[in-house]
Amino acid sequence: MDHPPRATKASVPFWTQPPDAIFAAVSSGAQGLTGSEAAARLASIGPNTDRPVRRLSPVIAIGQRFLEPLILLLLFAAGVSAGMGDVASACIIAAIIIGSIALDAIQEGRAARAAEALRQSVALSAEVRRDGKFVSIPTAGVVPGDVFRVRTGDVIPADALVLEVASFTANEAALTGEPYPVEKRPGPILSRSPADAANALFRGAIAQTGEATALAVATGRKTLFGAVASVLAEDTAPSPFQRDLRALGLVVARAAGVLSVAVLAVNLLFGRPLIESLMFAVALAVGLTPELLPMITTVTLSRGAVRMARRRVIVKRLTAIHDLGAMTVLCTDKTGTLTSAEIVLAGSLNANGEDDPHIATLAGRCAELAGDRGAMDGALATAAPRAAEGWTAQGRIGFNYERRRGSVLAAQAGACVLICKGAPEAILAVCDRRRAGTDAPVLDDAARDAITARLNGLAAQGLRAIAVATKPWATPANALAPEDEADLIFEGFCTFADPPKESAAAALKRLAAAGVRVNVLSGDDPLVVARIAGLVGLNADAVLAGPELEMLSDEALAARVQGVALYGRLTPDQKVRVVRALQARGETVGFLGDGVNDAPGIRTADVGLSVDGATGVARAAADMILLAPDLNVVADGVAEGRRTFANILKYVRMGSSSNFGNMLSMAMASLFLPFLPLLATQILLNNLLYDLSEIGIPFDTVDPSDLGRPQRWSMRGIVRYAGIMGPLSSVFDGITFVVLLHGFHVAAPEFRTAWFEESIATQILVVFLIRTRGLPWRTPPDPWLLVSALCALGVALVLPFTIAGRWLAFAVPGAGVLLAMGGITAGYLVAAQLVKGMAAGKN
Ligand SMILES: Nc1ncnc2c1ncn2[C@@H]1O[C@H](COP(=O)(O)OP(=O)(O)OP(=O)(O)O)[C@@H](O)[C@H]1O
Ligand SMILES: [Mg+2]
Repeated sequence: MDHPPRATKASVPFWTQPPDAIFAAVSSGAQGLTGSEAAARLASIGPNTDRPVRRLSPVIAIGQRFLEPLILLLLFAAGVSAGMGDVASACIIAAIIIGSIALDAIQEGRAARAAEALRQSVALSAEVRRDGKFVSIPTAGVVPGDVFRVRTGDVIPADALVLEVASFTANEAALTGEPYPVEKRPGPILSRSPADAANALFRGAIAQTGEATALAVATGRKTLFGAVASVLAEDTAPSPFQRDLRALGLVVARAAGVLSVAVLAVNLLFGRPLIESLMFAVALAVGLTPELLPMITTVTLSRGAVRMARRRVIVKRLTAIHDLGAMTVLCTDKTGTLTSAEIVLAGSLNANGEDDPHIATLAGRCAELAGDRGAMDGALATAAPRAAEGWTAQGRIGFNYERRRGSVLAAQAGACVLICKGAPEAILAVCDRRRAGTDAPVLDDAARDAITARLNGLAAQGLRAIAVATKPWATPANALAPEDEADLIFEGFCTFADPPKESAAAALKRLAAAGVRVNVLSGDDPLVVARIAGLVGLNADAVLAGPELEMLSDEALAARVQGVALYGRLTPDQKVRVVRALQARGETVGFLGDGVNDAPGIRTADVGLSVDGATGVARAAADMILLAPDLNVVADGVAEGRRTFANILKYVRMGSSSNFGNMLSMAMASLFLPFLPLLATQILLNNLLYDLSEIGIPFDTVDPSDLGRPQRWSMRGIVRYAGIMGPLSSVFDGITFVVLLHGFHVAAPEFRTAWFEESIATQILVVFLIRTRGLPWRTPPDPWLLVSALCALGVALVLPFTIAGRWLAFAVPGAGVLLAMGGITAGYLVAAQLVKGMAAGKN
């Protein structure tokens, strides 16, 4: 039977065991699993994820809602009504409960499913051998016993035993703390320390160079390091925006609770009937709590995600939509965004600067034997396809972005040579001679200066360069160490053309117009960066280079970043420092990149962006994936993000001001009215209709001015808004009370009906003012919003005149009363229009 892993006993690390024992333990072989075996294992062991995925059945999801405190309170109220013989009230309360829950469930469920499907579409994938063939599957589907293959830039999907390698190194820095890429190869290991486990791969590490095939031994939470520190760790910390919304919800809910209790006390003090007062207090608590707010934001964000997908932006973390809209600085990598990334070899120059194809051959041999798979390596492989024929690698030091160079010990027919390639200054730093035919004279200062001058000339033309150096290797194959990269012979350069994309300049203009500054954070030569940036219209006056940046303290850097838009020769860590410095200046920072060297920056930024074809690490770190590597897509995404956020803001503004206003009004009413201002059922109905009226908001259009600059969440802004708009609505409620009681001398049922109408009309109609900064008719609302708002209003207005109205204890108000209510509503709307600008502030 198929009951595999628990591959190893915890006390015996798998890498110390013989391969056969491991194959037996995971009941698999070098051929991997069949599709059906894998499916069975997946079902019994669970997905290769860190948290068990809980997919609630709709029944349970709805069931859970019934357990929310407010709903429980309402159910209790319905029970009390029924017990008292007031069957009508009980039925109405029940209907309202069911209505609200259904509305919630349907909206939330559909939107969340759509957003989740999109997220899945960009999930990390792994190449596993199933039924004898390598296929690409979502990483979550990898099971113990699978044989998988990883290449440069991939995230390792499971703890695994190495079966085969081609120049493979892995970056385990986040897991073991080992800063250099570690070489992996099959073979026995005795040490129990994972840091020495050269025959094992660990989930969450990064494939740095080459290619490896390995047998998955443990997946998901059974892995050694889990995802804690690795790129797989999901960012579950709430964004400031979510945190504030939750805090806001809590504050309002508490205030509503306190108010309800106070109102109950007052009512009882005034000798009003107990049950009715109790029900009123409960309904008040329900009505005043912005219980829909969390749901609404998720729904709006999910809808936003769906719309962004149409613009080729796939959202992995929903709240990043807000962060994208709030972004003030976009940091981007150069290659692939500003340039096309279709890099071709432009020249092959020897140490004297003469054309010499041998340099490209050396570089190509080094790339091939080292397992480098970068864009420039691809160009070398195309230009010198047979460079490594007949050569084998006796040792290697994997390329990494801190050192910017990598080496192989290349052997042919017993003779050995060390070949080192990398960024020119990184290579020149370890050269002391230069190639001149068969000689290797000393690399003196004059020669260095000449080489540097040549290099600068190439860079000024926008040509990227890598340098190649060699060293004869006499002692056969003792292990190669970083110290061996010394006393090298400088061989020459390979240059690459990587011209800017045609669309880049226009896209940069769009971003600038939208209030987003673009900074280029590159590992490339500052001169190349300046040249490309100049071509696409960025300010190319100043480039801050990595070595100079290294000298600056965090504070000094924070002062510098304001005036600099271009960075060259940055290491991955320095990219992170620049992001942090910008954040310290109060900027909301986006980071767009595709390489292993961009992943830390992507992770640190407020909104991390990557592209579809990027390395696994970069994609894993990103909050959003662009389906096309184009800054225009970013600009589209920014607009969509701002629109989504503006619509959420409409809800929050509507909700917070109307709830706050209603609280004041209810407090006032309880103190000064001789009867309950509304019956419990009427409050609940009011609440339900109001919620219904807002259904169209996620679809709504947005003021151009809201799209034209970064939109950032501000809790203070919300409090200010509620603090002005809330009391304003209470003033008009107060006028309503006075007019009804002292002008028309109405009785309780008619009073309640009239106030119900006034209250719902003001609450619903004000959305048409809140949704825009200027005059409401200047930017017409989306038809959906118009329909949802007017339908809800229509129902509310007609209800008292129907049979249902009698059930709800409404009375038909007189024409004079109706006219007065209409007048008060109109007055309120005019007043709201006049003060809304002040309430919104600059924000
Ligand atoms: N495969 C490689 N072989 C040799 N040198 C390399 C290789 N990849 C990168 N380098 C060197 O390291 C430097 C930094 O790498 P790279 O330019 O890819 O960084 P980056 O920040 O991604 O740059 P970009 O902004 O152009 O994408 C390069 O300019 C080059 O000199
Ligand atoms: Mg890059």
